[in-house]
Amino acid sequence: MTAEAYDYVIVGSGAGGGTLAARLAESGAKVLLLEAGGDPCNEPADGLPGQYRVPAFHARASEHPAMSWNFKVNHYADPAQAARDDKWSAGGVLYPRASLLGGCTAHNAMIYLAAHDSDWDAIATLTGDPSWSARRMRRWARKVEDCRHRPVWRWLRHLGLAPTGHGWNGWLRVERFEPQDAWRDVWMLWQIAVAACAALRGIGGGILPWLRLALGKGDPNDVRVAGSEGVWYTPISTSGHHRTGTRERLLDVASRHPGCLTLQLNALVTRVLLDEQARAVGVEYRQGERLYGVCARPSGEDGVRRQVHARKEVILCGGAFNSPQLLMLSGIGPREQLDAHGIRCQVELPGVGANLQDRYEVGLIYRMQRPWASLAGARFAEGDPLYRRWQLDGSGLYGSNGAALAVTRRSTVCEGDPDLFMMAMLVPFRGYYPGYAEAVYGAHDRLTWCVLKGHTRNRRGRISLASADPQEPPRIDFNYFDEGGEQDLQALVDAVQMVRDIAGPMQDASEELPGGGVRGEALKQWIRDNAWGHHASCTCAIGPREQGGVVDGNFKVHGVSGLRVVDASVFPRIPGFFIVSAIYQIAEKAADAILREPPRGESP
Ligand SMILES: Cc1cc2nc3c(=O)[nH]c(=O)nc-3n(C[C@H](O)[C@H](O)[C@H](O)COP(=O)(O)OP(=O)(O)OC[C@H]3O[C@@H](n4cnc5c(N)ncnc54)[C@H](O)[C@@H]3O)c2cc1C
Repeated sequence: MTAEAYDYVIVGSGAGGGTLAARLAESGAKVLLLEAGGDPCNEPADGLPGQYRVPAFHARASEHPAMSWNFKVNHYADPAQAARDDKWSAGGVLYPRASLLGGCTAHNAMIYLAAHDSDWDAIATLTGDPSWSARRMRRWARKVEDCRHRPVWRWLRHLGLAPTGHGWNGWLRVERFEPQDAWRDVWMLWQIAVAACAALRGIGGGILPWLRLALGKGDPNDVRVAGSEGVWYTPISTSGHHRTGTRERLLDVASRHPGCLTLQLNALVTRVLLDEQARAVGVEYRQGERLYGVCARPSGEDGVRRQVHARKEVILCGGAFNSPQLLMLSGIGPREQLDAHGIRCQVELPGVGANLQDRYEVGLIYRMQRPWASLAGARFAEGDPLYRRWQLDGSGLYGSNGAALAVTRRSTVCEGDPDLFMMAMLVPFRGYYPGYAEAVYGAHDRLTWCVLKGHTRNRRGRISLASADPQEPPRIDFNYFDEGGEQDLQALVDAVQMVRDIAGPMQDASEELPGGGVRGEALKQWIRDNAWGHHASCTCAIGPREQGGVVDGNFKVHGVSGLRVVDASVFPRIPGFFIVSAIYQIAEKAADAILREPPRGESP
């Protein structure tokens, strides 16, 4: 065990861990952040730093070998059904994750969309803790957000006018892309306007959707209109149209509070150290580059074994696949699984790894009658004309993540908030498979309507140990459509029809995927065969232990003291349409809960 002592040892620097570590260190605590990946983003090699910084290059970022953990996952238990997906190959379907300073915030598509109020209120009901209510959770959202896409309201706040609910002084800049160049592509703007009008007409309700659009100006996070059916732009976390996330936050705090925040990179944590009273006293880790088996370029080495002590707490923020794996490797989890791998069960907690959830996504791809003029010359690489434009002041299409328009709707089986998110992108995209970024950037005459099914009903997914070797990934089974499958399939069928209604009036947009003739049962089968997700969550869920919960409403792992989980895995149900803003929010809440904790030995 190293002689150095830290108050908190945090594992993982992504949306959860980065946010939490920065806030604790800013408050004067001594924090050690252990991150399995490095910080390759500023090294000018292999397309970096461009692939990291330029918003439009995010697909390349997600395949960059210096950043990628390429998990293979099972969508279905039935191998025949699994193999019907042409994204499937031996071992499963690619599920990209990032392993570097910043975690998945370093390669994601940066979309910053608030969760639904009902997501928070449900946790308040589950825990009986009103601090989880949507109204009270807004405080944490405001600590995160520095909203730059509502300039008028940004200014009016100085006069005490703040009806939009945005945060203006947080650490994460949120912008919308500046479409100056897009005005040159009148045809594209016309297509988008036609689609927006068709979408608004499809919502029904007469002029109501138009009024909401006028009031909220298309901002999906404006609390006056958020959570309704409508047509939106997609706010993204960029600073001056450069990607920003927990990496920037951590580097900033580490430079301002060098004695408080220590960033230990290339450190793969292998287990939590528990004493005989089931108290977390530290962690064991292996120091070395690319030690984990799903690294794009694994080193094949074992690394140097080290231990570090935590004076107060250990907090796991490894994400929905790795936090449950780490708990199980530490002897906390379902007894039969631990026994099967020869791991001594220290705390029996059957919920660890269960309840894995995700969205279902499908992509409808249209071939346009001509290439998008605004993409002329785009190679999606440093040095091309659009890159030079972006370099000047961040403007032009490279300042965007490619999303031109978003629509939210309720399906016919919706039980509350809108459950469908449909996003038009100026590139072809049909999910993740090795080399998918080349396909995304290779065609300039496609439009994809990417559909995300929110509030999916399936909780039958599971993470389980494949091996007791901490350098090997766990087994990941989503068991798509096993629970509530018919309803979720119907919702996706509704979404496909809605997209067809929206795209119908567009000029010469011909449906390439799935193809206009695919309807009824064939369409359902196509959805089964093609659906994917990328918001894995809920594998260490908040909730009572006897109901499968792993952590309590203060993120404390049941049955262990000094140990919390703060990342995508703690949600009991997958929130909203996009998850990262909700993770930032819970991490701010967790920091508050941790700092309020009375010193050891004192009762609250
Ligand atoms: C391609 C892609 C695009 C996405 N786009 C969006 C989007 O636009 N909007 C949105 O809301 N969401 C998006 N997401 C999802 C979102 O980014 C993630 O859900 C979110 O970042 C998860 O946060 P987290 O804190 O749970 O984990 P992560 O951000 O994954 O961070 C976990 C970190 O922990 C580290 N780690 C794991 N295990 C260990 C260990 N044993 N030892 C040390 N370190 C460890 C990892 O290296 C990683 O850095 C996207 C995801 C992908 C894959």
